[in-house]
Amino acid sequence: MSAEQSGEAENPPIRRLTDWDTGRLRELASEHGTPLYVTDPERVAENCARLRAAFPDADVKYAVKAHTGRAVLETVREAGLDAECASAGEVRRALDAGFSGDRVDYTAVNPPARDLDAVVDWWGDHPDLTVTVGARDTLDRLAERGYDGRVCVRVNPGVGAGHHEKVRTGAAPKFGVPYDRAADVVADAREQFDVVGLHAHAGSGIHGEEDLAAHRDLVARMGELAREIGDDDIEFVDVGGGFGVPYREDDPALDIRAVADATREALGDVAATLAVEPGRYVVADAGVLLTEVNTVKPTPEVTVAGVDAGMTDLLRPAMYDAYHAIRNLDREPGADASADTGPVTVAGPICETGDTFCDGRELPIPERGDLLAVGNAGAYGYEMASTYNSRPRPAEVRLASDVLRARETLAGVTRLEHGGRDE
Ligand SMILES: Cc1ncc(COP(=O)(O)O)c(C=O)c1O
Ligand SMILES: N[C@@H](CCCC[NH3+])C(=O)O
Repeated sequence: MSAEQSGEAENPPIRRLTDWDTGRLRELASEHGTPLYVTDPERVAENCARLRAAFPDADVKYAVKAHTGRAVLETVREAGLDAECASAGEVRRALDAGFSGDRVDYTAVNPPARDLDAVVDWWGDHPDLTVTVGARDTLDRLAERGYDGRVCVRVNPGVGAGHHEKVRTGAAPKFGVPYDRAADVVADAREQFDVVGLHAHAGSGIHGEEDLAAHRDLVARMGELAREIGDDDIEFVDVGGGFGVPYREDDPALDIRAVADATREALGDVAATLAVEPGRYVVADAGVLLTEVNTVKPTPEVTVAGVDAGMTDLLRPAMYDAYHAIRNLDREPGADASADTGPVTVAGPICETGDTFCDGRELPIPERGDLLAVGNAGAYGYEMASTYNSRPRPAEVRLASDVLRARETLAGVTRLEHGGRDE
């Protein structure tokens, strides 16, 4: 099948940083200033369409944590995905974005009392929402609050995968009930709740063969467990998300159809519906971060390009040593300016050595005022931003037009001090 016949020409599996329209990014930076997140909900819609085509019989849920912005949530809802939420706050955002209760799952990990109180309260108006529970204590705490609705049991499959040890949740004891106790927990839960599903998640950024093999192991284990507890007594078996995207310029894109086929095969014969809950795959390549070079410092080893975005805007390089593609929009091939290259360290304004977006990477030698674009910033970008060093959070705009999240001000950062409070 040619790329055109498969629809790949219109909806390629990855939008690379080089595919973004430089002129448009420049316009947005000069209109709104930097640092600036640019998000393209149209690309989110394409990613949802590709997932739905790959998993036509499955319940595809979007892991809201990857990008919680209203425009993204509305796009995902319209595209027919459900919402998997990691906190009461995410449940609220999903409901506010128009997801009906039957399309909302709350995955409760050591849930704070305030979260349980809020979700049980909203359950009154949305009796079809589902709470995913990873410990007997959470079942007890729900029952204490009068909840007797839909419950999904999260299992620790003992199999982890992902781009960094900090995101390989599958084998970490923190998550889910141990596999060999899961059937007992399901039996107990059935006495008080409507047990509608099983859940497990290997981790985030599943990309290479090893990760894919771990994902298949997890799925196979979940298929076995479903048959053990009665696969026609539950509605779904959720095998998590984690589908990776290529961060390096020459990384291949994941063949999502092949992953879907392998998932179905590993699950085996199960009457319940297969469910998946990707986040990154939906939003990563729908966002870039724009940042301006404000300092250029030659050193014997590298040229340091000091920029106005830092780990407070995009934490992933500092937290996971994550690689993000970087383009100097003022020194592209064909641009007037010189494009001599050399080892460049792109460093932010934060007082930590880890506050760099790359170290000694071969890039065009920048000049003060150059505009840099950082790729795959749509997933876990704005979401992990903080106000450390009293740095207000950046703005976010839609590629085509409006401001999605206004730039935070210093008054915003200090608003809760000295008697200030959120209503
Ligand atoms: C329970 C759960 N589901 C889904 C996801 C989404 O992962 P990803 O964004 O890698 O698809 C995560 C994050 O790792 C998670 O913890
Ligand atoms: N925040 C992680 C992935 C999500 C982990 C959530 N379980 C990242 O940026 O890669």
